[in-house]
Amino acid sequence: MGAGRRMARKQGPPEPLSEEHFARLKRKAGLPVDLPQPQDNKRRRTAKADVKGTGKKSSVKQKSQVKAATVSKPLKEKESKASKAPKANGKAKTKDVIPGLDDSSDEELDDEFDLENAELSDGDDSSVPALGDDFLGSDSGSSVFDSDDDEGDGKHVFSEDEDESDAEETLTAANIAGLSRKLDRQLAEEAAANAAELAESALKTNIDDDKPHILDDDDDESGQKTNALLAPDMQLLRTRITENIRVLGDFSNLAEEGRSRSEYTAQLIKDICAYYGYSEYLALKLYNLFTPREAFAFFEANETARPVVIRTNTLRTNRRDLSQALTNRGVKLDVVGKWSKVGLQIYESNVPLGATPEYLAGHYILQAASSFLPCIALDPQENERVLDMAAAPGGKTTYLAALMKNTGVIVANDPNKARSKGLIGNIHRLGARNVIVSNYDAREFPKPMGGFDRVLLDAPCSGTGVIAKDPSVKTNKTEMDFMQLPHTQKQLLLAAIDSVNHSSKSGGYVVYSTCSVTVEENEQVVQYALARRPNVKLVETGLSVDKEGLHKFGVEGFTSFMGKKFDASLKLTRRYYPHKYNVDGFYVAKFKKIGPTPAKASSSADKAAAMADDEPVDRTPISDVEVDDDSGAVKAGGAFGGWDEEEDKEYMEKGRWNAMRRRGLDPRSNKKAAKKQAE
Ligand SMILES: C[S@@+](CC[C@H](N)C(=O)[O-])C[C@H]1O[C@@H](n2cnc3c(N)ncnc32)[C@H](O)[C@@H]1O
Repeated sequence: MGAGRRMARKQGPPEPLSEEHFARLKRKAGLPVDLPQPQDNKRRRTAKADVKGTGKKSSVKQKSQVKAATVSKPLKEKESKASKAPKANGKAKTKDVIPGLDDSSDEELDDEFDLENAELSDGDDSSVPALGDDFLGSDSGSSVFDSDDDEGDGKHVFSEDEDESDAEETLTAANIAGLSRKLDRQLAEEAAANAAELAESALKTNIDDDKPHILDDDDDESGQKTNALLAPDMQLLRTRITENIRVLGDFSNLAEEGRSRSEYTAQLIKDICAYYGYSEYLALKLYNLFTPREAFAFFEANETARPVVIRTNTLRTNRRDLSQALTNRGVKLDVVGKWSKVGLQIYESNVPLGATPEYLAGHYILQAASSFLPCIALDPQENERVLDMAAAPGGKTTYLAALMKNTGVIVANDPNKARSKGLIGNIHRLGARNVIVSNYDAREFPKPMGGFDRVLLDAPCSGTGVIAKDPSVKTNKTEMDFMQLPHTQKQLLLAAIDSVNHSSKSGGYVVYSTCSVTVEENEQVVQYALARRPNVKLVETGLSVDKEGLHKFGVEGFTSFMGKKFDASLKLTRRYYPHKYNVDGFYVAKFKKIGPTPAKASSSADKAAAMADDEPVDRTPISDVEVDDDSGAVKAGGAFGGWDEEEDKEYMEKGRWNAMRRRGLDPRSNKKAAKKQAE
């Protein structure tokens, strides 16, 4: 890692691409480059001036005013101040660094999404050099974004956590600075200034003549065809996106006569695809989650990396000692936020964070901040039995072990053996001694084991919350993925619920999480589980920014979405967005199991329904199968020789009864179905 590397930048307003970037794109496209002169931040310019000399017709009306980046200057000042924040003597100031942790700062952020202002300032990411290789290499097989895994099940395995290889990947992302109280104050001042400016621009746009011209004229077909063949003018696109969002935000005043909202939206989606590189399918899906303005902030946030965060491993050290040790090595850091007692955000480091003596000694793990959330929500207690259903590479497993102070038992399961190597590596390095690793397809639970006090299902997902980490998601997720993934997630969630002991004295909880923001993978999955398992209810996740739990952290889950109605309790689930909290996009839901799973609910019919559109799987128990060597025919009873029903009846009944109870099922509720299920 190069000296003085800046590693984190506060997620403020959407950051524009640099002029140099546009110039490069223009050169590539064989268009004349017209680098703008240095300008006053407040100066306004017309869209026509931007395309002067390109010979291209601007689809943005000449009179439309595009304000220069009033946000960027104060932001840069903040950044440079923030990067100096940790003191040279190594005593990191303990300040919150994730914005938006309280309502007031949310509003500030909202104000910061100043579309017009976001247009012309310089981004500086490119100035930050990439991390060099550290000793760990990346052959552990535990790369977090291994959507190319050999195993089919490993296709969607997004994790926001860091294992060894992923650590490097995150560190290459350049961010600077975090939040400080001083910055908060500046932010508030700036938000007020922006609000005033917005009001001023809103006033201006009330003038009839100021309606931006965004949609192509009907008689402009030839022009459209020619433009489609040219490389897109990025600056023009951006201007049109921001202008379009302004129109959609005040449609009655700003839309051109005779034009519909859907025409503007269709143009916006097209432009978003061209500008950010999304497939139209995904762009629309993500766009629909937000207001146009917030969608823009979301797409922008996906263009910048989230801050590098490490989690203190309290099995080996404490946060104060760790920050001291790292500060002595020249690492500039700060606490992550009031909601975490173990997170540290790294601003700058002269040493490879994946190879410090502290790292090797297991004092910390590189782990995305949002990845802490499901563990905090699960809240495992000492001496409990906990199942981590999809555990590799183990960021959450090892956090659970630390929360349980290495007591009780954690079954860390993951069917992907390559990823399990990373899981086992992390378990050893971090000194988690209460963990057993298994490799089941978790849909099989509770068959192999059940009766857990708590279950964490950090489900395989599409990764739409971590696009900043893996931009390939922008184009490689298809409609099929958003059908198959939720299907698997539903099956896994039912298995998670059935694996919990409802009468656990200390627990009886299930936490479901994904690093995706789509409704199909989150609210719809939870809604399905509520419908199929009346013996569970949603409860508060317990994620708040203060000890008293007064200020909730995260946006409420949807209770309705695009015509679909969900249970009102879905608002207890939490959504986390990169543009709002500067963390990876994430979703967390917490269930309490309030009664045994009715045998009917987990009957073969239920399973068959869930499996209906699954690929065919041979579910014949291996021990029951014997193949005739000569004919190849399968013989009933198999090599084991079958059971002597009469003799074993009593033992089998007893075993079945105990097995049902261990799985959290009521053997009395429906003996026949229960019997069938136990088989
Ligand atoms: C989001 S990652 C888990 C990250 C992990 N919880 C952590 O914190 O490090 C999802 C995991 O689900 C696993 N997976 C995929 N299909 C599965 C299945 N049917 N049963 C259990 N795990 C599965 C993948 O191998 C992948 O490791």
